[in-house]
Amino acid sequence: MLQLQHLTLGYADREIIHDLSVSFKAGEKVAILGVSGAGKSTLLNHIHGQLASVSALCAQSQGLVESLSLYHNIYMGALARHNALYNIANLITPFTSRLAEVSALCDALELDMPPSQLVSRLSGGQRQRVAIGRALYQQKPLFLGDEPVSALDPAMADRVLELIIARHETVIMVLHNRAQALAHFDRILGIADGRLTLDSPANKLSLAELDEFYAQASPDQVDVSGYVAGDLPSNVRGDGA
Ligand SMILES: Nc1ncnc2c1ncn2[C@@H]1O[C@H](COP(=O)(O)OP(=O)(O)OP(=O)(O)O)[C@@H](O)[C@H]1O
Repeated sequence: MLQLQHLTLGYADREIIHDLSVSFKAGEKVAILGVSGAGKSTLLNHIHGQLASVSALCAQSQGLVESLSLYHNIYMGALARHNALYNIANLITPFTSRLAEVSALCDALELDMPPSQLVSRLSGGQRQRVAIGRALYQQKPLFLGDEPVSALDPAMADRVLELIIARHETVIMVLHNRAQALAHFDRILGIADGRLTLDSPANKLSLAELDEFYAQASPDQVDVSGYVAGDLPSNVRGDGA
């Protein structure tokens, strides 16, 4: 599907991704892990640029329109499937069939409010699900996600990840939660300082090995993602212990 050879990416005169080679096959479910600033989003955006016509990108920035409803924000995923006149008419008065499709998507994403609700009134986790809904509504074979479930509680994040994976042939997703990566994905890539330092089937990795990957990538940082509460080191438990 995509082969990247000796890829170098950066901004202005600063190189972020260094001589990175990796390939992706159709059908894979790939999680990309790495400490903050490692270059994951830079790589994901490049992949989107290469595969724009077949992919739906759910970016960290979301790009939702605050003054529009949940319905209209999700419908934007389908703008390219219809002509301008149709889209304008639907903006003014939603078509029943499109409203039914978006409502079903909202149900699947556990967005239990009317589709007419303004996005400006939604919580962080609700906004993330609207952004995911817009990407799902594009109905593309490849889902590219940049921490799309980071604001959801763990159980809901698991259900939403299952939904995303069930509706796409291929998924490439940046995540910080190692447990979610192991549970839902079949291949895990690790990026450290702009280099690919881990590329393994998920079933060959343990949570402890992923913790070690994070520790090596940034020995000075303590990242709690992937730990269960009782496992947290005392210095990050936040209970004064
Ligand atoms: N538009 C930009 N212009 C200049 N530098 C940028 C830009 N976007 C990102 N960077 C820099 O590139 C580096 C990698 O950023 P990137 O967003 O790819 O990291 P990341 O691994 O996705 O981080 P995080 O987990 O925090 O989202 C960072 O040092 C960041 O400051």
